[in-house]
Amino acid sequence: MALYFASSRGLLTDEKEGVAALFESTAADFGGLSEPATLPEISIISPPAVPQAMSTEMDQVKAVMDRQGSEEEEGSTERVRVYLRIRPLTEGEKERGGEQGCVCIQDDKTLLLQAPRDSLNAKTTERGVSQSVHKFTFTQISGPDTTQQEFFERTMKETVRDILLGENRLLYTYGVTNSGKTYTVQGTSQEVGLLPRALVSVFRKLQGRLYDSLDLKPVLCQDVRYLNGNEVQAEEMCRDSLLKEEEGMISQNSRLRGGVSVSCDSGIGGVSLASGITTQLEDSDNVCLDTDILSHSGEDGLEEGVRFSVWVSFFEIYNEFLYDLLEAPPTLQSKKRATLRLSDDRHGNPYVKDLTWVHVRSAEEAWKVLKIGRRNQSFASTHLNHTSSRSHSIFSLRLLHIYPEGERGQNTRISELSVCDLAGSERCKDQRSGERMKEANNINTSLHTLGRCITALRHNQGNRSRPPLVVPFRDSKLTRVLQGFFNGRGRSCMVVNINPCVSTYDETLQALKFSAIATQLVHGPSTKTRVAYIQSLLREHELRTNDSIWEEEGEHSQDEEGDVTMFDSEALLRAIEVLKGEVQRQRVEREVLEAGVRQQVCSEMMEVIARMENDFSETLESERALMEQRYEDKVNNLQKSLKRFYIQEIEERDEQIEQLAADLRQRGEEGSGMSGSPPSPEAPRRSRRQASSCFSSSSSLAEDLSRVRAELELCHSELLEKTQELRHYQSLLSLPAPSGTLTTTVDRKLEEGQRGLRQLRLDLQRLGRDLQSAERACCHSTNGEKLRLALASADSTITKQDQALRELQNSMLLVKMDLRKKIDVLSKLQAPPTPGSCVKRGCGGAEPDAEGDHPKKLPFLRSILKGRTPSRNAPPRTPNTPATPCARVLRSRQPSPPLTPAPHHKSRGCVF
Ligand SMILES: Nc1ncnc2c1ncn2[C@@H]1O[C@H](COP(=O)(O)OP(=O)(O)OP(=O)(O)O)[C@@H](O)[C@H]1O
Repeated sequence: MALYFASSRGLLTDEKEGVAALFESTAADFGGLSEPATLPEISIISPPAVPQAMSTEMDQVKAVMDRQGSEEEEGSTERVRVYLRIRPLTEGEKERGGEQGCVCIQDDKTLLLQAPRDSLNAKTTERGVSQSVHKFTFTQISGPDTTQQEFFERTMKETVRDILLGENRLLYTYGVTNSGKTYTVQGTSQEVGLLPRALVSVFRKLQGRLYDSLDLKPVLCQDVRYLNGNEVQAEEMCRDSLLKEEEGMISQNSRLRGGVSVSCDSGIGGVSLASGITTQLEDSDNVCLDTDILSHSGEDGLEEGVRFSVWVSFFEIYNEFLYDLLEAPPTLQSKKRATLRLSDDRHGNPYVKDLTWVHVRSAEEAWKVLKIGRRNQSFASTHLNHTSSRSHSIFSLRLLHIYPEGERGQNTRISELSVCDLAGSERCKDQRSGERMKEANNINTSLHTLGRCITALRHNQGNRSRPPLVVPFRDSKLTRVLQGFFNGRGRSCMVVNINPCVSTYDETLQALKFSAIATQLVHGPSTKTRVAYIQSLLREHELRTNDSIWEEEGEHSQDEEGDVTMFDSEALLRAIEVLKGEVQRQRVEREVLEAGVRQQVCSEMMEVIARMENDFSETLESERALMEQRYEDKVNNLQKSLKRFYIQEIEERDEQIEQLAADLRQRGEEGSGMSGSPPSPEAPRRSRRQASSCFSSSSSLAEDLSRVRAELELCHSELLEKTQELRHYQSLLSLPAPSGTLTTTVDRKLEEGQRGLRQLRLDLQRLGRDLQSAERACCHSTNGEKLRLALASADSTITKQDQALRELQNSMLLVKMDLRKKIDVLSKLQAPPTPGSCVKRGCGGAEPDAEGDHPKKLPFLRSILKGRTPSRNAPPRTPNTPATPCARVLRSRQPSPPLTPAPHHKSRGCVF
C-alpha cells in the first residue's frame, strides 16, 4: 500500500539568492500531483453509487473499500492546490505611485516579493529581524493580464468535472481587502467570475440529464442524510424504517423561507426557483447569464442513465452570525435579521440548520439565486474598497445523482461544490467607524482561526506517529462550516488574490505566508491520521506485554495506511486500554512536573523576595544616610546663617552703643557749652525760663554724675585691691596643707569669697549701666522724673553693692578664722617634732612661738593677716562704719530723697 501522507517539506526556510536574502514559502511542489487518470467513482463521504450488477453485500463493500483504497493512494500524494492571482493596478493606484515592482513573477509557479522602502517589512529588515526578499511557490500563478475565462480553465474546470463525478469540492478565495476576491468569484456583468462560469459549465454538462420525476421522496430522504453530512451505506437508505424516520427532517429542511416558494412540479419537499424567489430580483439584477461564456467543454464522462437534480444555497457569516442570503431581509428596520444555527448531526458533523436550498433547473436560475443573495449580502464602502465584502459568503451547489432504479430500489448520491468568498483581511486601525472596526475584527479573527486550523492539520499530517493536535475548528463559525472539507468530506482548493500595490505590501506578505502553509497540506480524511497513531499504540502495548511479538509484528507494521475500520474491536479495545494507561501516566507525569514547577517557582520567588528585601534595606540605608547628610547640611547652614545674623546684630548694637556714647559725649559737651552761654535776653520769656531751668538742672546733674563717677572709680580701685588680696590668699592657700580637711574648708570659703566678688563685679557693672542710663536721662533735661528714677535705681544698686561687700567681708573673716584654725592645727600637729619629719618639712631646730604657730608659716600668715584681720580687741565694725572707700561711697549714697515734686528742693535746684 502506498504511503498515505506525503512527507512534509519542512518549515519555512530562508535562503540566500545573490545578495538579498530570500524567504521561500512552503513548497507547493506540484511535481507530486498525480494525474487524475482514473478518477475515483465514490467520494469519501458520499454514499457509493453502487452498480446494480453487484450481487452480494460483501461484494459491494469490497468494491467500496477498493475504490477508497485507490483514492487514498492517489490522495495521499496530492497536495492542496493553491492558485495565485495578481490583479492589475487601477489607474488611481498607478497615479499614486503604487507600482514599484515589489511583486515579481519569476515563472508560472514562483513569485518574488521585494519589500518596498517604506514598508514595515523593510524597516524590520533594516533591524535584521526579517528578510527583504521573499519567494513563494504556488500551483499556478496568474498575472494581471489573465482573463476570467483563462482563470476558470486553470482552476475550476477540473473541479466541475469532479463534482459531476460525485466528489465534494471547496474553492475559497483568500487575500487582503481590495485584492480582487469577489471579482474572481462573482466577477462583473461584463466579465463574470468563476462561479457563474461553473454554473454554466455544470448545466451544460447536465443537458438532457436533469431529473424530472414528480416523486422525489426517496431521493430527498437520502438528500437529507447527505445534507447532514452522514455517511450511510446504500442499502440502509432504502429501508422503509429509515425513510419514515427521515420524513420529519425532509419537511424541516425544505421548509419555505423568505420568498422562496414550493415548486408545484417537484412533488413533496422540493423548493424550486420557478416562482416567487425571482420577485426579489430587481430589474438591474435581472440580467440573463450568457451561457456561451464557456467554450466547448468536451467529453463529460458521465455514466449512462444517471440523472441529476441541482440545488443551491447561499449564506453569509457576518460578525460571527450566519444569515441566509436567500431570505428576504425584514422590511421593518426594527426587526432583526433571522440568524441560522449550526448544528451537529448524530455523527458530530456540522451543518447549517434551516438553510434554504433552492432547486434550480438551469444556470440562469442559479445565477438569479446568486444575484438575490448578493443583494442581501453585507457590503460596505471602506477607504480601500467601495464595495468591500464585510462577510464571508458561501454559495453551495449540490448535485443529486440518481442512478437508474435497480433491484434494491433507487441509488443516489450527492456531490457538492462550495465556493467561499472570504472577506478580506485588513488593518483594524485603518477603520474609522466603529461598525467597520467590529467587522474587521471578526473577519481577522475568523481568518486567523482558519490559519490555525490549517497549521494544526499540517502538523498532524507531518507527525503521524505522535498524538495529533486538536484542530480548532470550533473556534469560529467559518472553520466549523468548512470543517468537512478539511476532514475528508472532500477536497479544498485555495485562490490567493493579491494586489501588487506597494501600499498593501505588508498585508500581502502576511496573506502569502498563510497560503504558504496551506500549500503544504495534503488531501486526506482526518480519521486516517489516527490510524498510524493507533498502530503505534498497539505496538507499544505489544512491546510491553511481549517483546518477541513486537518484533514479529514490527515487520508488518510498515503498512500503516487504511481506515479505523481496519482494526478489529479487540485491537481497538487494546488501543483504548493503552490510551487509558497513557492518560494515567501523563497525568502522573504532569502532577510531578507541576510539583517540580511549583517548587521551582517557589524557590525562585523566595530568592526574588530575599533579593528584593536586601535591595530594599540597602536603599533604605542609603536613603537614611542621605537624609542625615542633608539635614546636617541644613543645620550647619542654619547655624552659619544664625551666627552671621547675630554677629551682624552685635556689630550693629555695638555701633549703636558707640553712636549713643558719642551722642552722650556730644550732649555733655553741649551741656557744658550751654553752661558757659546762658540764654540771650532777646529770647521769648517762656523759652528763656525753660532754657534756664534746663540749664540749672543739667548742671547739677552733671555734678552728681561726676561725683558718682568718682565714687565708682574709688569703688573700682578698692575692688581691685580686694581682688589682689584674694589672689594673694589664694596663692597662700595653694601651699601644701597639713591636713586635707582643713584645706578643703579653706578652699570652699575662698570659693565662696570669689563668688561674692564675682557677684560684686556684676553688681558694679550693673551700677555702671545704671549710671550710664542716668547720664542719658540727664541729657533729657525736660524729663527729670526719669533721671530721678534712674538715680533711685542706682542708689538701690549701690546699697546692694554695699551689702554684697559686707557679705564679702564676712566671708573674708570666716576665711581668716579658718586659716587661723588651720595654723593652730598645724602647730599642734608639729608640736613633738620628730627628726625625720622636721627635716622633711624644713623646720628642724626651729622653736615654735608662744602661740604655737608654725615656725616658718606663721610669720608669713601673720604678714598676710596684719592690718587685714581686725584685732581681737578691736571694736566690732558696724555696718555704718566707713571701713572701705566703697563703703564710704555707699554711705554718701544714702537713700534718695522722696520722689515728691521738689520745686523747693534746694540741693538739686531743678524744677521737674
Ligand atoms: N483581475 C482583475 N482585473 C480587473 N479588475 C480587477 C481584477 N481584480 C480586481 N479588480 C478590481 O479591483 C477592485 C476590488 O476588487 P474586489 O472587490 O473583488 O476586491 P475584494 O478582494 O473582494 O475586496 P473585499 O475583500 O474588500 O471585498 C474592483 O474594482 C475590481 O473590479
